[in-house]
Amino acid sequence: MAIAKQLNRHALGSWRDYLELTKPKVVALLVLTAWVGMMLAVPGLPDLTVMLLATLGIGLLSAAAAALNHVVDQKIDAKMARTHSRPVAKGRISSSQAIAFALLLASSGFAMLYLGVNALTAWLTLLSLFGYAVVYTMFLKRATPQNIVIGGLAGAMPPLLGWTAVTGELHGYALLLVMIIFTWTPPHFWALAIHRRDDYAKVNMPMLPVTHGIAFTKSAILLYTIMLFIVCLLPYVVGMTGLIYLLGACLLNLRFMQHAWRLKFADTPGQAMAMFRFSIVHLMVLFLVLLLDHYLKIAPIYGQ
Ligand code: HEM
Ligand SMILES: CC(C)=CCC/C(C)=C/CC/C(C)=C/COP(=O)(O)OP(=O)(O)O
Repeated sequence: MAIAKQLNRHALGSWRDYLELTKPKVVALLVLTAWVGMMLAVPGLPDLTVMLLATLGIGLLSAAAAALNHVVDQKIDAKMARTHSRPVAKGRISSSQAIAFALLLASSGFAMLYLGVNALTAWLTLLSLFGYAVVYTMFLKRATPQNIVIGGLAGAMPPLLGWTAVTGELHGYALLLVMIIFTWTPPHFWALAIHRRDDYAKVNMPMLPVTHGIAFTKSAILLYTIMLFIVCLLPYVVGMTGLIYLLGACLLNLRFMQHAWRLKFADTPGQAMAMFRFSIVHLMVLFLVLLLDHYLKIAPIYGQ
């Protein structure tokens, strides 16, 4: 019995490896941004069944996209220090097992969205999967240092997906939330890419610090944090959010810009990774503040 279990584990890989394939922490943050999209779309609480199915559907399709990324990137993952022990790169899960797993997640996620939420959300979420797993991972990532800028659109989609799940239609407010994540992605990723520059150079990935150097990347990061600050003001300017959001967004973005400033003008060995770690806190807290603002809304000072 014990031997059979052991063999089975070897043949199929362990549940931990399958969990790792789904990039669970990234998916958790993606789902949080989708929830905020759902809750901001209507004044009270959205229908709980729709919320549950949309959360599962968006989460499952994102997880499937992440698993496909592991398959496509297995050769470069095996060579980079940060990723060399990933399940497919190490051979603990075969490509066909990972693809079968991704197809299972994707088809069940799509079915939940299509049958239980609405067709618009189902197709847009599938398009995001395609954008990340195919357009970004297979082509853009290997083609241009603008890879993550363009590819970032797929990861920025969840608030819009949440919004359409609840309302069945697109809305300018949801696009503002997409713009926030879209502008946040370059400083998020390039801070890490500065730290991992040599890894990316080794596998010939044209990431910005490899193609344009570290000094140029630091300037780009600083400019993006300034743009992000401006984009984060838009929800307040158009009357979508109130003063709680304005205050939270200003504090978070000032801190993010301080990280970028330090990275550019007063760099220390741990600064790039400190900025990368803060980027995750920044986005998570920003979206929680959007929620708080929505439910305790203090009207914009100039009224609506
Ligand atoms: C094209 C867009 C993006 C790129 C290239 C990118 C890149 C990365 C990379 C390379 C890591 C791995 C860091 C490591 O292994 O130490 C990472 C971590 C992370 N990313 Fe992104 N990211 C993108 C978009 C996003 C989006 C849209 C979100 C969420 C809304 C997100 C959330 C996270 C989180 C939570 C982590 C930490 C994961 C962990 O600690 O295991 N990322 N990102
Ligand atoms: C359906 C939907 C919303 C899809 C979006 C899916 C998704 C997982 C987006 C996050 C983007 C991300 C983690 C990029 C890193 O890829 P990388 O290959 O540059 O990083 P790696 O080297 O760590 O794999």
